[in-house]
Amino acid sequence: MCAVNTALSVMSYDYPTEKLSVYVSDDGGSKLTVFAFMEAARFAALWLPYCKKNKIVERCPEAYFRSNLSWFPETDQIKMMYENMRDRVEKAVQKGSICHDYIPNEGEGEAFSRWTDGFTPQNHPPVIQVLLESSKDKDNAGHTMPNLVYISRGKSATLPHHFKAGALNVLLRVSGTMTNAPVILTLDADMYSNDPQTPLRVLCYLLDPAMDPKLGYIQFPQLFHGINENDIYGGQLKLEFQIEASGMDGLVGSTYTGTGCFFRRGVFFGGPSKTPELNQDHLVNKSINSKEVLAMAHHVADCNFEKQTKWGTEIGFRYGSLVEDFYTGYMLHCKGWKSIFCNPKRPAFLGNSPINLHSTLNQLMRWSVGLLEVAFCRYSPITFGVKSINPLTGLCYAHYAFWPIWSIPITIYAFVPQLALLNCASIFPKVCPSRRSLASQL
Ligand SMILES: O=c1ccn([C@@H]2O[C@H](COP(=O)(O)OP(=O)(O)O[C@H]3O[C@H](CO)[C@@H](O)[C@H](O)[C@H]3O)[C@@H](O)[C@H]2O)c(=O)[nH]1
Ligand SMILES: [Mn+2]
Repeated sequence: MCAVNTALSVMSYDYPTEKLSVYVSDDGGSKLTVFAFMEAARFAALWLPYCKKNKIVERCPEAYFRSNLSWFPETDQIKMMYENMRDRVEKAVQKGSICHDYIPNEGEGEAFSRWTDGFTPQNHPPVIQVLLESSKDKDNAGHTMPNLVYISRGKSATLPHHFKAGALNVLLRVSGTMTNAPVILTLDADMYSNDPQTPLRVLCYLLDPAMDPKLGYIQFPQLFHGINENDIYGGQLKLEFQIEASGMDGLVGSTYTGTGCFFRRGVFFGGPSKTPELNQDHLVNKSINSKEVLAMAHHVADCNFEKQTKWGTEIGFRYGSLVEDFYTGYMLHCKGWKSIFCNPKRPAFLGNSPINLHSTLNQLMRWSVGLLEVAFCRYSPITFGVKSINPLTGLCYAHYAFWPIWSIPITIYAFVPQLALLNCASIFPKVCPSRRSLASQL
């Protein structure tokens, strides 16, 4: 349901819906996810006009119904519809299968036939399902709906999938064949839009003629909800996501932090693309549900597509680090692109952060390995970055990349005092009497 809320919150952006397309990537390759998004597509027909008519700012349904919501004549009905949808999805997840009564038409039922017997999350052909098509589907008030497309990229147990970077590159290619919009937002499934005006804010930067044409992306801070007010455990990661990002903004711009970031599509195509359909300027004028477009989309989402191409090295999101966001932003800066850190008063996005020790340790471990992969690769910020971007930004990137090394002095510092105490040893040099009197005088 978290991903459904993410999608609904951006589908209801204050932006012409015929120009808006939401692509959902499901690396788990589950029919339950398709089912959840079919339900979301139906609910969107009610939710979008409700939000727009009543000028609702909180457009993530879960957050809206949880808050002290403003009441309108149709609120109770919408709330009931939302809860019914949530129950159906949660029941299906609990049971692990979808009840036939929940599938209203044959077309939808047919989508599930792609899950054949040999289909596993690690080994399956690509599945792309258009759930809403802007040129055909209308909401309950008769307005156009945005496109909503489900994608589960092809996977093979014998080929590397490159984790999230691999998934993002498939999204980049499939959206290229279907709609090819010049601006792309990447948003994690555990975050949602908290401000429907965000795309307009971004366009102010991108369309400003006075702006540097090298502006490649606009990063919003990662802010989390559900953290106690004073954040006594530092769960907001304020230093990394807000303070340091503002500092780097004074140089060539903030790092890319994986979510809540709007890119110009062009930044991912540093070199000429091999497939003409993926050329960033190509205009798609066929229906996204047409045979040709779907065939091309399936082709570019196949696990064999990237063989012998520059995907992940020179084009698209970069492979080679578990922190693909940090590495991709860094390589874009090395190529000469600039970025902007935009931190509006009302948070543009809100997300979940790990709330127990196990998931925190898991995340820190993943980040540490990923950062060290960048620190010691051939494009290390300390050697390559300081030359390619500028010395100061290179050092900023080095500060992040070598950050896991802090674990060594911190571990020593955590144990030495106790060991010293147990062994009656002093960890500080003895102060001789003359110096002590000097110290006391000082
Ligand atoms: O093989 C994978 C692994 C992850 N994801 C997606 O990646 C997103 C982020 O994963 P999450 O588990 O939320 O990781 P976090 O540690 O919270 O993510 C932070 O760190 C990641 C690595 O640096 C960044 O990509 C994220 O944007 C950033 O929020 C999720 O939406 C996942 O669905 C994939 O699609 N495929
Ligand atoms: Mn996350």
